[in-house]
Amino acid sequence: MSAFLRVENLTHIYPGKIKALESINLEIGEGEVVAVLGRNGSGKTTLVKHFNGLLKPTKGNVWIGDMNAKKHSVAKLSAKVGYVFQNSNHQTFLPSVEQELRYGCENIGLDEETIQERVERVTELFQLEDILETNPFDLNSTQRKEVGMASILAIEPKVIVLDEPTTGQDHAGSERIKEVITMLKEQGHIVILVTHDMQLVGELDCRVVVISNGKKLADGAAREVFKDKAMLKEASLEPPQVMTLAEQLTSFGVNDHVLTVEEMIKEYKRVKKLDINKQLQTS
Ligand SMILES: Nc1ncnc2c1ncn2[C@@H]1O[C@H](COP(=O)(O)OP(=O)(O)OP(=O)(O)O)[C@@H](O)[C@H]1O
Repeated sequence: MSAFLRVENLTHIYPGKIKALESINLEIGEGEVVAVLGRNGSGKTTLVKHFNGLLKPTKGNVWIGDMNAKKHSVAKLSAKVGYVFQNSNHQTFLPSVEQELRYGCENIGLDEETIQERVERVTELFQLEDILETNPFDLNSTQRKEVGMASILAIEPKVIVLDEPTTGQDHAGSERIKEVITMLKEQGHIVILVTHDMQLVGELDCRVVVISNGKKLADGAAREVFKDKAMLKEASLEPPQVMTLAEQLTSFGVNDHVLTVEEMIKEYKRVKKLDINKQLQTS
């Protein structure tokens, strides 16, 4: 069976002959979390905007299930692909949180009972009970981002694109976003992140796609891709700091297959134990 999201030879040229993407091929299956990485202006946003039809290919095709994104409107595609903008102000425009949460569901023509069920579910998920009557513009940036995300999740799209989800989030907000991404993965959704947050990518331990000058430079598990120093340099990317730390400590017996702080602590304890055992044997 072919992957749910397929990008075939995608090229995008903006007016003024700006070639933002060149011959990109990509297949993403159900339950995959994929981080799209690259320096500013590399083409990440241009790529993901093709997934819900915000941009149409200059050449090539994007398939969402059996729908060719070129041939369908954003309204039609939004039932399958939800796009959570980096700046929540671009997404929230109604006078109350509850109206925001209902909006997408109403747009795709769901009946009242289903709308209420879904609004309740996302309200609980993001703990929005106390702010349902509040105007989104009176919320802090963490809450506003969560409302933006909740309103998209209420539509229950198969694919969810998160543009810089942790930017402007406090610690609790970032943790909740990570939990929600993990939950969505378990439910079989496809989550696509555009991000510069390498710690998040490390903690999600996900697949990464690296874009540089509109071309796909790498595609694979974060743990493997982040070891390719020449590629990272070409893309102007740095791996998660903890990975660099582990690499610097390999001469002390630390395994450089570390991606998160938790893994680093485990590795430290393992090396320390080995060291103590060695001391005991020689004493
Ligand atoms: N509407 C537009 N018209 C013309 N050129 C554009 C337009 N949008 C983006 N570009 C150009 O296309 C290229 C890719 O831009 P894009 O926004 O996709 O990059 P990005 O990797 O998402 O960058 P960032 O990390 O800064 O968001 C850049 O050269 C950019 O200047």
